Parts: sequence; structure tokens; C-alpha cells
Amino acid sequence: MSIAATIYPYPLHDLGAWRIEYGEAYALICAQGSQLLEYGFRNEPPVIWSNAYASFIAGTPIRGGVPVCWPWFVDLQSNPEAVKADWHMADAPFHGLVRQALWQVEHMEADEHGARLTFASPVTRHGLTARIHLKLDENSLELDLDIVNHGPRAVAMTAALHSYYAVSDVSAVTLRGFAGACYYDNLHDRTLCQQVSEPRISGPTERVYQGLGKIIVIEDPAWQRKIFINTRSSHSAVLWNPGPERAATLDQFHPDAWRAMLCIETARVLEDMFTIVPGASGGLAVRISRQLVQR
Ligand SMILES: O=P(O)(O)OC[C@H]1O[C@H](O)[C@H](O)[C@@H](O)[C@@H]1O
Repeated sequence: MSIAATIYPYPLHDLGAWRIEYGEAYALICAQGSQLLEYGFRNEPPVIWSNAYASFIAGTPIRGGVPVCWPWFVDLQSNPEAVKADWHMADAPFHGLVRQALWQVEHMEADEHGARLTFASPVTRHGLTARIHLKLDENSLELDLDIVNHGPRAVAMTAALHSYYAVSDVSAVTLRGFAGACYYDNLHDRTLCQQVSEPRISGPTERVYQGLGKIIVIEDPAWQRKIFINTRSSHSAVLWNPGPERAATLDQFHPDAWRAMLCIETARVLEDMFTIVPGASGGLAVRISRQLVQR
């Protein structure tokens, strides 16, 4: 007998959210920011780092899960000129316009193939519409940021699916998929560097990689697990861990939490920015899965 997925309301204080279950897999997504807050498999460590210290307050960004950053990433001023020009505004919020905005549920469907949900962003400037499509099946979860330009002119933008992954100990995991790429080291004056071998995280890290391929792997021997990050239409990613000193200053963050998480933010930033012409669509997507490995 085949199992069907289920979706049910799971309010977080004042915020609307939905829990999705399908066999051993589960996920939690919130209407604010269309933000995935949990993803994992029962009786295993979580795949996505969910934050016990997160506050669920309307209009306040939630730390953890997968915040959606769009139509720009980080502060607007450090984006390419075309993005700054198209989105110029006073008090531009960090990471764009949608992470603390309330998205509308457009579609929810659960059956023996899994669950599919669509959220629509309230931002319609320049005649753009943005949607997040979430797909959960037995083995993977996909998030697809899909933007359509219904307006009269081309619009430039950057975006990121700012994913926090759960790890046993950030200094003990091995990463695959970065060797050979270039990155800007934000902690060293945004110097452009070449990644020769695969990176290890031994302290605060904030690197913006360019020219990446379609797959990144997190190998976590202590948890006998590999996380696979398959991307679509994205050639950049941000590797971020605050390290202990910055962690102590972050909101909604336990001072020791930096050890248990690693952000690999599937992105289209800097040289990987994109422009959508009238009548066209664009965006980026990530499919997250895991494989258990025997020692
Ligand atoms: O604290 P947040 O606004 O959630 O941002 C968290 C982090 O996001 C990205 O990784 C940026 O590169 C970092 O500069 C920033 O600190």
C-alpha cells in the first residue's frame, strides 16, 4: 500500500506555517518569507538546521531554515550597479524585500507522490511576480524561486536561497564542489581568491563563490551522512559561518550554535546576477537530499 503525504496547519505564534509529512520525511514552511524552517527524516539528525532560538514575530526576519533573499542579496549598496539602479530606495532592507514579507499560499497538494506547495510574493514592483514552489518527495526537497516579468522593461536582480544546513561539527565536515572556483573573501576586503583544494571551515567564514557547478556535497562522517545540494540556474554560492565571536552578537542565535550549522547559500549574486526581460521568467532552484553512509 502506498503512503500519501499530508500537509497540516502548524501556526508559530502569530505566523501561519504548515507541516508536511511523507513517510519518514518532514518539512515545515512559514508564510512569512515563504521560508522553509525544517527539513529532515524521522530518527535522524535534521538536514536543514532549525533554530530553537528563532523568534516568530510578524515583520521580523527569522534566523534558520532557508530565508529567501530577493530582489537583492545582502545590502543593496554592495550589489552590481544595474541592481542598485533598478531597486534604488531609502532604507533598503538587508537581503531584499521578501524575507520578512507575508507571502500568499496559492497551491497545496499532497498525494502518494509527495507534496507540492506554491507561495506568491506580495512584491509586484516593475510588474514582477515571484513564487516559491516547494516539492517534497521520499528522498528530496526542492525549492524553486520563479520570477516572471509582466512589466514593460528589463529588470536586474540578485537572489539567494540562504540555506542553513545541520552538521555534527562544522570543523569536522568535508565539502565537495568548490575546488577550482574563485571566491570573494568578505572577511578580507572582498579579495578575489582561487579555491585550490576543497575548503574546510576552521573559523569565521564568508566567501562568495563564482563559477560553481551544479552539485555541492557536505560529507559528515560523525553523522554517517552526505547532504547533496543540486542547483539549477545558479553558479554562485555563499559559504557562511559566523564563528564564535560573531555568533555571540547575532540575534536569535545561541552562542554555540555556529558549530552545528553551515550556510551554503544557493545564489545568483555578483557576476551571476540576472536580468529578466518583459514576458520572460527567471530564478534559481535547489534540490536537497541526503545519503546515509556506513562507516
Ligand atoms: O544576519 P542575517 O541578516 O540573517 O545575515 C546572515 C549572513 O547572510 C549572508 O551570509 C551574508 O553574506 C552575511 O554577511 C550575513 O551575516
